[in-house]
Amino acid sequence: MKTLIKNGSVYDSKNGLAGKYDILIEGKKIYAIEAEIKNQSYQVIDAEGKIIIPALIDMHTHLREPGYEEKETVKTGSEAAAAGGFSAVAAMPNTKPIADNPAVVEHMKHKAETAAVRVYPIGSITQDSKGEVLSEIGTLAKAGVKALSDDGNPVMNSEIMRRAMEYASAFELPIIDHCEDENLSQDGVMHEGYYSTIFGLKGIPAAAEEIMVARDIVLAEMTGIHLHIAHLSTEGSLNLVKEAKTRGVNITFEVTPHHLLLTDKIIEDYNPDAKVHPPLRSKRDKDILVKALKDGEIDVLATDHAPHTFEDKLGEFDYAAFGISGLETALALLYHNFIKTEIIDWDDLLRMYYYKPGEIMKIESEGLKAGARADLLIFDPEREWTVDKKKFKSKGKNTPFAGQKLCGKNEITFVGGKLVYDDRGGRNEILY
Ligand SMILES: NC(=O)N[C@@H](CC(=O)O)C(=O)O
Ligand SMILES: [Zn+2]
Ligand SMILES: [Zn+2]
Repeated sequence: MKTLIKNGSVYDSKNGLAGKYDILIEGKKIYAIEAEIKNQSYQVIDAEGKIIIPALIDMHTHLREPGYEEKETVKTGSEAAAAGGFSAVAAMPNTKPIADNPAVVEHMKHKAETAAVRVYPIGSITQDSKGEVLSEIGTLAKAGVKALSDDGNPVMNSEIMRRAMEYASAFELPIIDHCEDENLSQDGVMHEGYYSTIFGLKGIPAAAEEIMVARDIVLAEMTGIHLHIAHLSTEGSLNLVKEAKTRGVNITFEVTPHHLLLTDKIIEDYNPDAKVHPPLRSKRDKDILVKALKDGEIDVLATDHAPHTFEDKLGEFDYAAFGISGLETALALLYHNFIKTEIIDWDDLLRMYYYKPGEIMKIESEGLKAGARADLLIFDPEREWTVDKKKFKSKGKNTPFAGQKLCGKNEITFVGGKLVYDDRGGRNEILY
């Protein structure tokens, strides 16, 4: 069956698209994109007034399966991704057991076969992500991991990180680095600064992140690997990465929507849903990240979707789990705050949230063109809605954006030619 999407405003400058086009989908692929395609009894979707772009790729999600199915599963996480406008996500290895061996990776790949979006596994750098003994990186590479990371835990031992980089480079895998010096972060629960003092909470200094960014830049330079910094959150980290780039170090970094939008002040009501690693930083850090966004300096946007149960987040701020459930708010937050306000445009978004993640993980990301896989989203820029965690497909309802009024929402997601998410008229349906 062929589906014809008519009259949408299509953005994908890499494929020379900016303006009104009709898109014809046949099977898994885009069959044609033309100024006008006549309807020959195709199934028609009217996209008048809507935006059409390639569906996004989130290279930092936690799907929790196996082991923490009460927080999320590949099914629920992939449905959340489809609802959020993603066609693919990369799953971090901090499951139980940790994805430090091919069996766990194969399990993930098996689950992914029936998921709403494509799921790419990331293998752990060290066994059990303990930072002590390297995982069998060769066998993980063979099993098909797209990157290596001990995300959630830092690799504290520099010698181990050096060897990991050497192995990773032999298999051409990037290392995604959760930068945190545990001796500095200790049992901190929020950013260390004015507000941690006022609120009486233990702080995590910016230096805990920056020291590890600096160390791993040095090691990346020494080993020549591709280093990707996860959830970069401070001015100092940004400066270190920018300086390393000028020296030709093979380094990229990602920033999350929450670090671009929220600051440590929000902790004033002790909402555990705002507790996250790295912590929400100072206004200065946030403003500098937004400036980097505007100046085109950010390589990648990623959610760090970290779903937790209500119970994990219950109780005192000190004891709540770290993490924010982000897949279902990311695109709308970025549109509402940065595209609508003309800080970035749709092509900037695609660079950071589609092309670059595709390039880093070496996965299909051809964009919108005849013959390419039909992965696209239809976005309603006028639609006003309120973030309602009860409507999340994710099991993780832990969002600090609950109740926020936003303008603009993903309405339809196609993955491999299949309409997997349909929110026309607010139906919020997963179909696959
Ligand atoms: N970001 C978080 O606060 N939590 C992540 C781990 C991580 O990304 O470091 C998690 O797995 O819950
Ligand atoms: Zn992390
Ligand atoms: Zn993470």
